[in-house]
This record gives sequence, structure tokens and C-alpha cells, in this order.
Amino acid sequence: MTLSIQKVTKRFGKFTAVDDLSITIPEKEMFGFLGANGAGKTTTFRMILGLLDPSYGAITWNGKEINYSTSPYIGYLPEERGLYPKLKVKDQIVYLARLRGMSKQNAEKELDYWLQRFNVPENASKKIEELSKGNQQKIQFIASVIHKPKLLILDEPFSGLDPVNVEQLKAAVQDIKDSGTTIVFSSHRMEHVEELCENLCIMHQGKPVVHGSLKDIKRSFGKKNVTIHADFDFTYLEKFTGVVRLKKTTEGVQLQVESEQIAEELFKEVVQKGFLRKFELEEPSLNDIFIEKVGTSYE
Ligand SMILES: Nc1ncnc2c1ncn2[C@@H]1O[C@H](COP(=O)(O)OP(=O)(O)OP(=O)(O)O)[C@@H](O)[C@H]1O
Repeated sequence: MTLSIQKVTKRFGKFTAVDDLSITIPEKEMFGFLGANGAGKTTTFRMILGLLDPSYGAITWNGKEINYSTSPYIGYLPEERGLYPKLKVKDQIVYLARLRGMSKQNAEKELDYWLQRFNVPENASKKIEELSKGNQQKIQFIASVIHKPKLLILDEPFSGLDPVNVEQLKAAVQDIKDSGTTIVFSSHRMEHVEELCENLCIMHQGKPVVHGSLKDIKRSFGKKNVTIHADFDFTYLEKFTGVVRLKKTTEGVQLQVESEQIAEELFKEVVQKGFLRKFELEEPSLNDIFIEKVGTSYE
């Protein structure tokens, strides 16, 4: 049940929205698409779902083309939320679930579960237009997962939610993944993808600039970050061999170094100065990697 995107390009007139994208998403994994506005994420999702045809290339799920409108195996949270404002939550969800082949009784049972889980059981009998934006989003999320899809596509699932609700939704997404669903989601926020995904792709102007497993991406990057907290002026370390970047912070300095070995040499140097409150070696962040690949900061 792999999702396979093979050499996919999408042009709108002369404009290329997605440029030669090849990705394989293994079954039961969570895959993250990162990219700034206009990077090509939504266009990719629409092609995965068969709502748009690629100009070139092919997309298959388990070896076959996807047809979102007829497949009960797919769930989709679109970026442009599309609920009927005048309908009551329960009527709406039951209607959508029945389109996906569920019985009324089963749909009501699942809806109860999700409303309880999101701490909003009272919303069942409210109209969509009566709900806050975040609560509407929860209902739209429930609509995309109620039928327990095998493949779930979530376009910006965390946007517009407060931090408590982001955590609640993250936990729900993680549980759905653990139950065996393949999940693809997009985000503007690096940390969401770093936290949830084994594999990811960073899109930039339609091109996949970074792609692979988070571990491999970080390991192959080679460079590391070092944080030092101490009351010495360490700005001279800018000239230290193997130091790529140095930034002063309120508590000391933050550096990017060529390798772990350079970090060791750096440690020998700074420890001679005296007491250090902190010396920490960290993997590069996705943002560091993005800056290197694209030459500009993502955020
Ligand atoms: N139907 C269309 N006709 C013309 N251009 C389009 C169409 N759909 C998308 N585009 C363009 O393709 C580019 C990619 O858009 P897309 O919506 O895929 O980006 P995105 O990564 O999802 O961005 P965002 O984070 O803002 O949602 C944009 O420049 C957009 O204007």
C-alpha cells in the first residue's frame, strides 16, 4: 500500500507549480510536506487525490490511480474548509460518513467518540456557523477521519488552532497513524514535521529541495549546532577552524560547526577559560538545512 509519486510536474499555463517531484511514501507512515506559501503543497495533494491531473508523471496508491470521490479508503482535510454553515454538526457528519459507506448508527458512535475526545460533546447539536474557527476545524477533521481511512491527507491541519488544540490534534493524528493509517500532511512549521514525521519533503517554488528520512537528512548534513552558556566573550570563536556561523545570545553563543570533531576541539578550547553553565552539541534543525540548500531562511 505505498503511495508513489513518480516524476510529477504540474503546470498552470507557463507557470510550474510542482516541478519533477518523485516520492515514495511507505504504508503506515506519517509523511510531512513543508513549504512556504505557494511552494506547491496543495497542488501536490490535489494531484494525489485525483482532483487535478499532473502535466507529467504519475501518482499511484497500491499500484492504482486514486479516485477520491469514490474511494472509501481515503480521508482528506482540504485547506479551504468546506462545511455547510447552516447544518447541525451531527447531521453534517452523519451525512458525510454515509457517503463514505458508514451506517448512521456507526457514524453517530464514532462522532460521539471524537467529540468526547476533543472535549466538545455539546457541539453535536450546534450549527457549524455557531462554532469558533478552531472548533469548526475539529469538526472538519472528524469528517475526514470518521470512516477510518487507510490513506489520510491533511492540508495544514494545525493552522488556526491554539497551542492546546494543536497538541490535542497532534495526539489524535499520532493515534490514527499507530492504528495503521498512512498519513500525509502539510505544514508551514518545521517543528510539527520534525516532531511527527519519519520522512519528509521540503518544497520550494515547486521543487523538492530536501527529501528523505529525517534521520538521514540530518546525518548527511554533517554540520552540528553547539550552544555555550558562559560569562566569557566567545565571539572570537567565529575565527576558530571549522566554525561556520556564530550568533551571540543573551546567555552566551550559538555556533554551527563543520562536524562533531570540531565540536570536541571547540570544547577543549572553551573549557580552559573556566566555568561553563552549558555546552551542548545538537543535530542541525530543518531550518539550518533549508538555509543551506536554498540560501535563505524558511521562516
Ligand atoms: N488553479 C491554478 N491556476 C493557476 N495557478 C495555480 C492554481 N493552483 C495553484 N496555483 C499556483 O501554484 C503555486 C502553488 O500553489 P499551492 O496552493 O500548491 O501552494 P501551497 O504550497 O499549498 O501554498 P500555501 O501554503 O499557501 O497553501 C502558487 O503559486 C499558486 O498561485
